[in-house]
Amino acid sequence: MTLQLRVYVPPHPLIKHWLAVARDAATPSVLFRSAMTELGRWLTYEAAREWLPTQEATVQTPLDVSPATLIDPTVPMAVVPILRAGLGLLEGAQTVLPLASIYHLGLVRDEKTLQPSTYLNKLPEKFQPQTRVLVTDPMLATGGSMMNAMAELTQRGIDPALTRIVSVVAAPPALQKLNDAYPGLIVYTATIDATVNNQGFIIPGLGDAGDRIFGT
Ligand SMILES: O=P(O)(O)OC[C@H]1O[C@H](OP(=O)(O)OP(=O)(O)O)[C@H](O)[C@@H]1O
Ligand SMILES: O=c1cc[nH]c(=O)[nH]1
Ligand SMILES: [Mg+2]
Repeated sequence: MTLQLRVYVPPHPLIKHWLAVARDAATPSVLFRSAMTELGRWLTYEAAREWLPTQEATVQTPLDVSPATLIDPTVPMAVVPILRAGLGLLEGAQTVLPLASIYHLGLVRDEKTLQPSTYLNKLPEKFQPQTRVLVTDPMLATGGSMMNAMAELTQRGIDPALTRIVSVVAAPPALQKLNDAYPGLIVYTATIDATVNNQGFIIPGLGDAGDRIFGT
């Protein structure tokens, strides 16, 4: 069996609604931030399915003993927001994963070459091998930034099969690169858009996510 990148676009009305709000050029920053928070929340909820480690137990109810399934607290969980725009998804992701450790990674693309460079890296030197990692970045355009993030994670011991990417708008060039390099990886996104233009913007997309979140 050859592994392939799996890309899930959950058919959920809340995800569709907040994507439409985020796409609208007339949406002001304050509402755009709410849209990102909600998308972070619901896409993380979807991504947590079959990813959060659980353990079986029994609990004493007021009336009897019942079998129970609990989140396994011994498996480390990490969220890696790709600054700046990935911060927009973080608050919603944290409501679903309140105990996850947050490791910030600051990347910015050169406007001309579209090559990303790192200006902040709070990743630990080594992750424990079983660590579940959720990477947040609303835009997967040329894929340069996410490929950079995945290289930083895997060289620190992260297993791509235990990693989930949460994005909002994913474009074919990014998905192709991730598929070629990390075939076991799973992406959750609100939409897959048609193309990336010569300036590196996703079409139709939602514009510059970082600028719209922070009003710059
Ligand atoms: O797939 P790529 O072609 O690498 O593009 C995607 C990246 O571009 C944007 O970041 P940007 O460099 O604009 O930084 P920002 O988040 O601070 O605005 C976006 O938030 C992604 O990180
Ligand atoms: O369309 C795009 C592409 C990359 N980054 C953005 O913020 N928007
Ligand atoms: Mg930007």
